[in-house]
Amino acid sequence: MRERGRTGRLVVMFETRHLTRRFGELVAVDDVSLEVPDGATVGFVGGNGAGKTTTMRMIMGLLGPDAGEVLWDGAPITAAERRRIGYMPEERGLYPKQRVLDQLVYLARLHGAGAAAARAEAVALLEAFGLGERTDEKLEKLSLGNQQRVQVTAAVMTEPAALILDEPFSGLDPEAVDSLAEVLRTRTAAGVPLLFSSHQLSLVERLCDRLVILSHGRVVAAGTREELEAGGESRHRLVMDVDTGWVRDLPGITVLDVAGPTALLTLETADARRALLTEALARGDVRELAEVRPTLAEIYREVTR
Ligand SMILES: Nc1ncnc2c1ncn2[C@@H]1O[C@H](COP(=O)(O)OP(=O)(O)OP(=O)(O)O)[C@@H](O)[C@H]1O
Repeated sequence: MRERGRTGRLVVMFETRHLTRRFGELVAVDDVSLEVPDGATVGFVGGNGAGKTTTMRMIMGLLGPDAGEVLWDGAPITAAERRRIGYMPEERGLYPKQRVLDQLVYLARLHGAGAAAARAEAVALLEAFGLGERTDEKLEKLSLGNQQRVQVTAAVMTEPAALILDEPFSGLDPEAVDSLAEVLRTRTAAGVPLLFSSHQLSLVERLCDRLVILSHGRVVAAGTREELEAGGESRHRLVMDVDTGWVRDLPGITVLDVAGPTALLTLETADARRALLTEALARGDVRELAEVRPTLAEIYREVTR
């Protein structure tokens, strides 16, 4: 393990290599290799049933792989290392009948925290999540979104060495999303690697340094946003003062969409760009001809189709 970061804490990286898991005939996770570097925020995305939860369960050792392995700082992960991971499972799993603060303190103490420190940390986090007034209520009395805030609090407490969160943002209102994003940022800034799954692509785009896109159990794209964009098609938008339907007749161009004066297209060669511009200038006023960044949703659709 390496020593890094201003806090001087030990920080590590985890990864999966060729993880595979079958359920009967179904290959739920198929040769998945992914890396979560120190301090990185990695978004794990994919449609329903793509295999995200199954992969996370294997990382946590709750499910055995049929093949492949989980490494922690380059060596097979141990049970002790897994215990240092802050994990938020899909099935959640706090006690509905126990009071919010009591159970957070109880869980923190299982992780070796002292009672007073655990209480102070839990109170501070609950306040950050807007639950400062609800600490003595039973969990089941809280709305689902507020229960979710407590679940997240449990995962991020007691200085986890890494965070693996299964859809931590689902069901949170925008304010809670911002509070959670801020808490997670403080953890990753201290070097803690974070892997979280989400269906909210705009959120993933906002928070993540890197992405892993899963489809039918396989990694179909992975890397930084820039790397994913580089692997995709370059798009251009043309905006004129006249109808742009004529772009369909130009060679070297694939038209993705035409809506009156606006056309979205891909240019196959540099010549095509010149030809497009010449033709456009001959036909009217060119208000814009610019390369456009694909949204994460577009990249996602492209690699999972
Ligand atoms: N214990 C199990 N027994 C049988 N099949 C399972 C089991 N757990 C998961 N599966 C199947 O494995 C596939 C992957 O499921 P998984 O829950 O990992 O996907 P996911 O990407 O987390 O989906 P979602 O976004 O819907 O939560 C699905 O087809 C699911 O039905």
